[in-house]
Amino acid sequence: MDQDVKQVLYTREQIAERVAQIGEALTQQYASVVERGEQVVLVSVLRGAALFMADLAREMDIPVEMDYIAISSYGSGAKSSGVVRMIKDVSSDISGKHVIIAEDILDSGLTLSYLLKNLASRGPASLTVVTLLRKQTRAQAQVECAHVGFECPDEFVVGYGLDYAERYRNLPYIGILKPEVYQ
Ligand SMILES: O=P(O)(O)OC[C@H]1O[C@H](OP(=O)(O)OP(=O)(O)O)[C@H](O)[C@@H]1O
Ligand SMILES: Nc1nc2[nH]cnc2c(=O)[nH]1
Repeated sequence: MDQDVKQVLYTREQIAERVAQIGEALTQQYASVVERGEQVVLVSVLRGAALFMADLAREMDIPVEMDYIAISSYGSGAKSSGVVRMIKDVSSDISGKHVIIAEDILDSGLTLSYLLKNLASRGPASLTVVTLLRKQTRAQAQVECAHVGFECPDEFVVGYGLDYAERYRNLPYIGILKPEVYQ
């Protein structure tokens, strides 16, 4: 798989360090909520963010529920179809809980703005977005994030959960895919 990557953007070590920092910040941020006996739920946006949430949860020193939602707008290509579809809903009731959405990448913002609207309608105590990567240049929908791992260049990236046509998700680093692979 390495031969299809034009440039490594974030190494395994850099990702681990940043995820640990975000986990620590979230631990502090939600400490009082947990002390009050309220529930915190991490919601991962499948499939890309599964790896990020698994690592993030282990860097958080507070009890958290883990849940999963599946959304798709990219199909098997490198461009958003513009149509966001929910494929799988969360398994538990989120009303009254503090929801932290863990996303792998914020690109056009279509996925997260759809998700925020959808989850907000269920009455969570709070709703926060944490994204590992953010591409700012192409943002179409404004989405506020509590934490951003890395500001990412406007290139198609793969690895650490991010795929192209279901490949490359298991690369331990994040890199720019060679355009000839998807053009
Ligand atoms: O800000 P946007 O332009 O909406 O893009 C971000 C979304 O695109 C990718 O999902 P994808 O639809 O490829 O599904 P996947 O997570 O299963 O790979 C990624 O995992 C984000 O969820
Ligand atoms: N794999 C991958 N999925 C995306 N979804 C939105 N932007 C990207 C990207 O750069 N890479």
